[in-house]
Amino acid sequence: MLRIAVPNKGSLSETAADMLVEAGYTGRRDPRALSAVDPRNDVEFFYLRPRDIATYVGSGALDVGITGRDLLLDSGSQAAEIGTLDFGGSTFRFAGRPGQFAELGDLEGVRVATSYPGLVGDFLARHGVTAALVSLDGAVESAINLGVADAVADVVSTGSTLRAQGLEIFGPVILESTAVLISAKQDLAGIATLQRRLQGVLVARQYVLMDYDVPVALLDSATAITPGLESPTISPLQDSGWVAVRAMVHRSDTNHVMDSLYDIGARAILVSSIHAARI
Ligand SMILES: Nc1ncnc2c1ncn2[C@@H]1O[C@H](COP(=O)(O)OP(=O)(O)OP(=O)(O)O)[C@@H](O)[C@H]1O
Ligand SMILES: O=P(O)(O)OC[C@H]1O[C@H](OP(=O)(O)OP(=O)(O)O)[C@H](O)[C@@H]1O
Ligand SMILES: [Mg+2]
Repeated sequence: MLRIAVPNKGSLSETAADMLVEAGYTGRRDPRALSAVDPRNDVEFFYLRPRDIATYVGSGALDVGITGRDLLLDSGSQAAEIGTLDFGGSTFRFAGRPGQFAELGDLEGVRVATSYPGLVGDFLARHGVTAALVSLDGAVESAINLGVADAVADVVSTGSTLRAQGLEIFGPVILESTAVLISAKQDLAGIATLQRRLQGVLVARQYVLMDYDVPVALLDSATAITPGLESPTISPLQDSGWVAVRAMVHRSDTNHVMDSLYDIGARAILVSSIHAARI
């Protein structure tokens, strides 16, 4: 039975649980349960703090897990990233009082507050900067105004928390993070199935199916607009001067693609959602 670690709280938990349900797994019924068995899929889920998931998976106690790339790197765990999941995106940055810091080197000898001391310590060491890390559990942006640090290093999403504290980003991007699938085991049968299923959920979320009719003479121009993932499906119509085309299109491009197809002479352009996919 594949043992899967899932975030039980925080920014990643809801989307991770939704994706697993979309991928055909039965989640926990009791929202406070710490684990749940899904016998039909031969998996057991363990609901853990996202910060701890890398530790459990890295030790081999659990086979695979969903967590943030920043949390994985911060933990120093042996687990490796085996896929990205296209949610929980964030950027990890330094910030300070406006005008006080311009570049990374300005952090030499100052106090830097963070709740990711492993990640930030490695980054500073790699760049030859020695700073005094102040390790906090959260609400790191308060550390400067409360006088326990000179700069902070934290997750930035919209930037509104930093702005509210009157702080400004400076220096290089420490990390671009996203939710990832992690494991320390290779070739475990169930992992490939889980990966394919999650990949299918991502495809179903990211793509739509587009169907349209086009005169045969315009087929090449039309398929250049909708090349599909591998190649579009072309079907004959009763009127031999026309064909029907079906192709997958990136959801965010839907209306532009429909406009372009209509402009070159395609008609009866229909768009449908993909319920599930195995690519
Ligand atoms: N706006 C955000 N705030 C915090 N974390 C975010 C945000 N957007 C994405 N993330 C990602 O979520 C993960 C952090 O999740 P985690 O549950 O540890 O913290 P949290 O969302 O801050 O929850 P809490 O503060 O309640 O513990 C990281 O991988 C981080 O990059
Ligand atoms: O750029 P923003 O959109 O403002 O988001 C980033 C903020 O959100 C997170 O805090 P969270 O609410 O999780 O509190 P925490 O600091 O206690 O973890 C993160 O630690 C930043 O403080
Ligand atoms: Mg937080």
